[in-house]
Amino acid sequence: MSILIKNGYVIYGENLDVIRADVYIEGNRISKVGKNLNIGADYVIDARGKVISPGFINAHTHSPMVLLRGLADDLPLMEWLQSYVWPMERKLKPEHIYWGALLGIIEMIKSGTTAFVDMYFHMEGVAKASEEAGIRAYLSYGMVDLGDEEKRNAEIKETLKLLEFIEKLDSSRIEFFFGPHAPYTCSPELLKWVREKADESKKRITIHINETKDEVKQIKEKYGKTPVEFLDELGFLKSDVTAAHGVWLTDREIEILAKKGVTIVHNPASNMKLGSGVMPLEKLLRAGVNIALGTDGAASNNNLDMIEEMKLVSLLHKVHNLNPTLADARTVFKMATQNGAKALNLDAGAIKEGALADIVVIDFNKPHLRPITNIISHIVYSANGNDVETTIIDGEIVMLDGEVLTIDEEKALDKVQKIVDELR
Ligand SMILES: CSC[C@H]1O[C@@H](n2cnc3c(O)ncnc32)[C@H](O)[C@@H]1O
Ligand SMILES: [Zn+2]
Repeated sequence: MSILIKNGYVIYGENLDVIRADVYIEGNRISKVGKNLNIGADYVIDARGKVISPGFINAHTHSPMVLLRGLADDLPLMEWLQSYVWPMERKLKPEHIYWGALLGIIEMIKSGTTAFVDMYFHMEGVAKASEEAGIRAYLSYGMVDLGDEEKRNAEIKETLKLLEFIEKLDSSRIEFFFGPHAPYTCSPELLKWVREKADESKKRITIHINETKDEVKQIKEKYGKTPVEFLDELGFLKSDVTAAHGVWLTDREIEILAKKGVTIVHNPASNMKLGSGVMPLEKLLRAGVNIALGTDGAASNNNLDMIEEMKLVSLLHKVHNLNPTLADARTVFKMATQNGAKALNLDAGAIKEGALADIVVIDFNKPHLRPITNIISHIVYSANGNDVETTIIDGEIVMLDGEVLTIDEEKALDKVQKIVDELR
């Protein structure tokens, strides 16, 4: 299959140069970017007045949590999890997870996300939904043992089951991640097991760290050190670790994260909504830590729109530091694209010849996106996910002119409504 996208404003390369050009895709890769490409293609997209952008990478979410959207708002993390989220999650069956993930994936595709990192349970359903929808997915089973050996063995079994399932699926778009939930829910034994298995299998790891003040206090009381020091002393931290949140970090912890090449995923909406705090973004960037961007789950955000997330990062750090020069549009655009790709070791996140064709077309023929002047600024500060018109993943058109081609969207909406009506 070949696709020619014509006459667009292309956000080109890692430097985000905006050029008027065509983009030619052959198979699953970008083959040529240039003016007036005179090449025959199976499919031609007219991008006049539109922007051809790298797809967004949601580096931390829990896609089936769309089922819990609106379940409990205006609460701090622990009360939200313990009193509302976990009791509801105990009721979720594999079929619920499949439909929830499908709805979450439709939402992501429609708002320009081409790859996501997920942590949840009954993940076989998330893999199936991702495969059907055509999105790129990095899937982990969220392990929680709370120091209990029997529970630990059960969690290990579930993780290995998912690993085997994904290996057998043998999809070019779906990969396995290890997913220990957090240092406050996982024992040192479990974290050490994850590190050993990750080294052995060459698979990557995702985890929550330093999200709230309380959790940091809990780890300090239990182990006599901060969470990052604790993980480091276990030998857990390496460049294959993608850690969500990183809100409450000491200077020493930032130094360790930078030295070990850990990626931190910033989730500003979730951190603001749960009142968790403000991540020290400037310090992390200055230390050279790779910062990607995520939405977290739809129950703490409450959507999966990466374009909205970019605006939130920028505004949050400007107001928190009383400094409008911080978290500028180009920096946050890179967080949502190329930094995410770096965390996944994925040859995407920028439009250039040879890269994977994970591309979105954003329609600028709209009042709130005119005049066309500073395109990156418009995407970050003026646009939202609804402005994404076409989504191409791995060289396949999964959404065209706002319509998802791979999934029956209406059926997914109805099915999720029925499930949630029954569960609640
Ligand atoms: C065990 S599967 C993943 C687990 O994580 C929970 N979760 C959702 N959002 C957050 C968050 O911000 N911090 C910590 N844990 C979170 C989710 O509900 C699942 O139980
Ligand atoms: Zn999370």
